[in-house]
Parts: sequence; C-alpha cells; structure tokens
Amino acid sequence: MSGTLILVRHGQSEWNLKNLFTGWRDPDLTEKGVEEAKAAGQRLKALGVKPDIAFTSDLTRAQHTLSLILGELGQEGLETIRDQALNERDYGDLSGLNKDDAREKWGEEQVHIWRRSYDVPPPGGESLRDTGARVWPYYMTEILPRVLRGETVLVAAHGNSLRSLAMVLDRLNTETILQLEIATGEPIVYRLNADSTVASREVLHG
Ligand SMILES: O=C(O)[C@@H](CO)OP(=O)(O)O
Repeated sequence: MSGTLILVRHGQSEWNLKNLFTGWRDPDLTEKGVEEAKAAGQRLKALGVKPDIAFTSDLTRAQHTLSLILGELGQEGLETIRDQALNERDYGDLSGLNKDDAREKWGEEQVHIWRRSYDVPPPGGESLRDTGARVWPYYMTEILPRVLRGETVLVAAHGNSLRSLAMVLDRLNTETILQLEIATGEPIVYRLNADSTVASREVLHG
C-alpha cells in the first residue's frame, strides 16, 4: 500500500444553482456550496485525514472549496498548488447557457451526449477525452508520485475534470463512464497500491 488520494468536487456554485453550463467561467460558491464544502472538511476530519499537500484548479469555486475544507481540518496554511490543468471541462459555446433551454433547442439526448459522453465535444469545447488529455498527464507527473511516496494528497476540482481522472482510477470504459456522476462536496478517498492501482475507494456521503 502507498498513500491516499482524496478527490473532491467543489460545493454548489452560483451557476449550478441557476442551471447554467459553467465550464471555464468563474462563479463562486452559493451559501449551500459553502456549507457542503465545510461538511466535506468535517467528514475528512472525522476520518482522521491529514493532507500533506493540496492541488486545485485556477477557478474560484474549487479554490474556495479547498480553503473551507482546510479551515475545517485546521490546516489553513497547507502547501497548495493551483493549476489550470485541473480546470473543469471547457464547455465552449454552451458556457453560460441554461441546460433546460439547451435541451429544448437540441433535444434531451444530444445534450446528454455533450454532458456525459467520452468523446463527443460540445461545440467549441472539450470532450471528456480532451479533458483527460490534460488532467491525466498532470496527475501522472505532479500528483501520483507524491501518493506513491506515501503522502496524503487532496485534490479539489470539478465534476468533469474529476470524472476524467476517476475513469482511469475506477477502470471505467467509454460506456460505463456515462453513468458516473460526482456529487458536489462528497470526497472520494482512494488508497493506492504501490503499483498505482486502487486498493480501496470510499465515498464520504453527506
Ligand atoms: O456546467 C458545468 O461545467 C458542469 C458541472 O457543473 O456541468 P455538467 O453537469 O453538465 O457536467
């Protein structure tokens, strides 16, 4: 066994609440999102988790979530690396549109394909495969080596950047990835084997 990897999606954002495609746009958390992030921190604390380092994206909602979690853990000053590689999937021309309006315009099925398929990009944006093509190398070079050294690494990021990572960790294929939803503010705790495969996976539900 090596170290521990904790993935957490940011709490509810203002645009999650308004049902807008967000992508690389930069809304902050709602009050509910703040509470979700604090609750995530409390659950990690109850589990006795003590991160050695944290990673997050360059978007406010993920950074704010991380700082609230670290506050609950009493680790406000923890070394944190922010990188665009962990940003949400770029939703391209859909960014800022209402998801129900998009379903009316393009149909339920097409919108679901854009939102959850592996390799169909939304117009002007990134598919999950495109997202994984930047998230996965970053994980391999910056995050995984630390976990393999036995560290506990906390990653606060986004629904689809984390889906692209979980797809490989959980050995999902291009069909089964369609079903994977990562809830806001529910940490996923992975313990990794020395060969970087997953020894255990636990979702800290609310
Ligand atoms: O809008 C977004 O950027 C994402 C995450 O909230 O939405 P979706 O659920 O469509 O992946």
